Amino acid sequence: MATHASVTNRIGTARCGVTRSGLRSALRFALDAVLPPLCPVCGEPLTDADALCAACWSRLSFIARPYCDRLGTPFPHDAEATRVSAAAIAHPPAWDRARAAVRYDDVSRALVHALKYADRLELAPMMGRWMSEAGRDLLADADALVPVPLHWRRLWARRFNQAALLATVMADLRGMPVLVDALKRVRATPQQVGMTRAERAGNVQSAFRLTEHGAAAVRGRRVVLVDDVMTTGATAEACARALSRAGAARVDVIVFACVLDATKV
Ligand SMILES: O=C(O)c1cc(=O)[nH]c(=O)n1[C@@H]1O[C@H](COP(=O)(O)O)[C@@H](O)[C@H]1O
Repeated sequence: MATHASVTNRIGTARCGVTRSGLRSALRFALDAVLPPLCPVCGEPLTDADALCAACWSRLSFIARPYCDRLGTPFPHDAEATRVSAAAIAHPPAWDRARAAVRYDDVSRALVHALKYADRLELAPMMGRWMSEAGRDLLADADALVPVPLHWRRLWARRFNQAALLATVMADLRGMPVLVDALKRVRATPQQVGMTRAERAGNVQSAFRLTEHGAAAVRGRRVVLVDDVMTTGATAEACARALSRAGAARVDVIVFACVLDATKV
């Protein structure tokens, strides 16, 4: 099993393409001694090696059984015997099973935004570990992980793909391959924030394609699609369709956070 340090080093390598993680770790150590890292949610100084303070951790809403096997959305307590929700039966998703570590709320939103907009890459091992736990049954019988890709222009601006970082953490923990370049975002879709459900679906329609080597790598294999957030499911739906068309034997989905009232999106 990979240590926290080795996972962090791999993230540094994945992000920069060259191994500068040793120097970065030394600088980070020196900087932490002078300026202790802050909790990404409340902004209070962190007193130990954790990436999140205990108070904010306790406010996270982890998703636990019983939940819909297809959508990963929790059931009310009295629905223990039901396996698939009415929503999944009415509108079956293009994927087989989905799991989310936490409910998307103020706390998880702060984590997601700190990771992808504020370069808090040290959050990825913690978030990826929770995803790996949430998706334990999916990962147990999967062959490879496939991150949702960014368009090359956004990747160039951000310098890393948060979904690829999270997939790399899970892959290290489970000893599985990550097919980083299997899927390609062929249209530069605007950010989804503020869009309605229909707009989101239109926004990502035909936006994803398998690369040539990606298509060969997923054919006949059971893959797990990885993303940071699922809101309406439009992105996961478009990616799952592309993967299935390319011949993937099964497509499951693991996200860090799931919006549970997407009717309001
Ligand atoms: O980058 C985005 O488009 C984005 C911005 C944002 O504020 N929140 C957000 O969830 N997203 C992305 O939108 C996708 C989830 O939205 P749905 O496609 O509606 O499920 C994921 O790929 C997110 O990374």
